[in-house]
Amino acid sequence: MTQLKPILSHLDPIIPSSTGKFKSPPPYAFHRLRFHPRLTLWSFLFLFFLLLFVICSPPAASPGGKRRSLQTTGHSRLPANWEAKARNSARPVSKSGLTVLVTGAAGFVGSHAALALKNRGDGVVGLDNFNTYYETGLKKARKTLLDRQGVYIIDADINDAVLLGKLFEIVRFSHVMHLAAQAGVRYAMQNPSSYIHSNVNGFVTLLEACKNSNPQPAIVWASSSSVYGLNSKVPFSEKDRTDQPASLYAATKKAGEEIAHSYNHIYGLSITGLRFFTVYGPWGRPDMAYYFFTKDILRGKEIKIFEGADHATVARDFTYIDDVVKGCLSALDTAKKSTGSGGKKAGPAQLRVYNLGNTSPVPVSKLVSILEKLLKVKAKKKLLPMPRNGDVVFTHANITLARKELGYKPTTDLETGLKKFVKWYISYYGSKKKSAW
Ligand SMILES: O=C(O)[C@H]1O[C@H](OP(=O)(O)OP(=O)(O)OC[C@H]2O[C@@H](n3ccc(=O)[nH]c3=O)[C@H](O)[C@@H]2O)[C@H](O)[C@@H](O)[C@H]1O
Repeated sequence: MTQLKPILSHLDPIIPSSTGKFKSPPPYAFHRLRFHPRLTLWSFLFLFFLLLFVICSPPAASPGGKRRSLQTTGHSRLPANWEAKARNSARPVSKSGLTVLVTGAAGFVGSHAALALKNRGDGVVGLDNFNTYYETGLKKARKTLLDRQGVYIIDADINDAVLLGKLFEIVRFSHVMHLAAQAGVRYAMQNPSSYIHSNVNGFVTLLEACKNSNPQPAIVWASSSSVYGLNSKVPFSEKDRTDQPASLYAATKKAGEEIAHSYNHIYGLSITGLRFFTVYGPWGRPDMAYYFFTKDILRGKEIKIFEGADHATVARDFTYIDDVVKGCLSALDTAKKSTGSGGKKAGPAQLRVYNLGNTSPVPVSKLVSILEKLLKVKAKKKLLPMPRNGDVVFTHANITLARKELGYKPTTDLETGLKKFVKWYISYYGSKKKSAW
């Protein structure tokens, strides 16, 4: 479509907008152009200079001699020096430091994880497509923060196989922290294909790049508590059934877990899936309830609180961002190496799944009363039966396995975590006079 545009605009003056309006040029004009001696001379001169210009121009596609140009594959938005920036950013401070690609680095969990890795001396390269699912200003602000700490974020999509191939060629990543995804349970009903695009196609494209790369990195990626779906056995254990997703979002995360299994089985990729439980905190996601409740309470706008059947309490195992990031880092640190190379498996590789929750579910009504207290504003609440939008009534993580194998130990209760969120929210929107999503 974009390629057609210039062609069509060029043709615009001669293509009639409606039939019957097109006027052919008079034939005599053509003759005049062809045989007038002065015009012929000017035409020759014009052609001569055009030829000279073409011969003398440097080849546009290869600034670095044998460097492969990415211009033709849609990467014109990348700066010319993106490769050098990626190489610099990837360099760990210490010799034992990891070299990590963080996808979704301008996102909520991605930006926190990238910073934590950088702060402890690992080399980090970010990747993010800065899509407009929620305010891009927030994503750009996170990018600025990371820039200041020396983490470079490549502005590209995980579906861009050519770029990923090139990136894995120039940086030997030891690990990939894959956090890029189409998030949100309810939005899946509005834009289902975006979930397939990012969470299925994008994941496969990334795994292909990992599998082809030499050495193959170990992968840690974000699955979701939503895979438990209609499972009613609580607390949710990794051994419980996950074949009843309640939303397309959940289905794509479950698909991701199965895709991970096949790449582990065929290619020897070391893969760890982390089932996050409603992660919240500063620099969070504006599409999540705690975030837009804060915005709406401050504006005096009514908020809707969902109830289960027969007024059953809806509750979530809200998990604070710092606890989740610690879980991510220990998953990276305990990940064994992939066994394959160049697309061939050499032996069995590690395949793991862990719950990263807080193990203390809190009713959504309690979340609201904590926010009211912190904001010192009474919320205008409306209780509603939970719409059929993919939501589940209750989540509760059993974290025995993560505690045992990752040393994962969440320490932040909801009130403490929300206090930090509210403080950040007021300083971010207050000082910059921005309006939240
Ligand atoms: O653990 C996950 O894997 C997922 O966590 C998050 O999903 P959820 O747990 O659904 O969080 P969130 O939307 O904040 O709703 C919180 C509560 O508020 C209730 N809720 C919501 C909206 C509303 O208007 N009223 C309301 O009561 C609602 O019914 C719910 O009980 C991530 O968004 C998702 O990307 C994924 O990571």
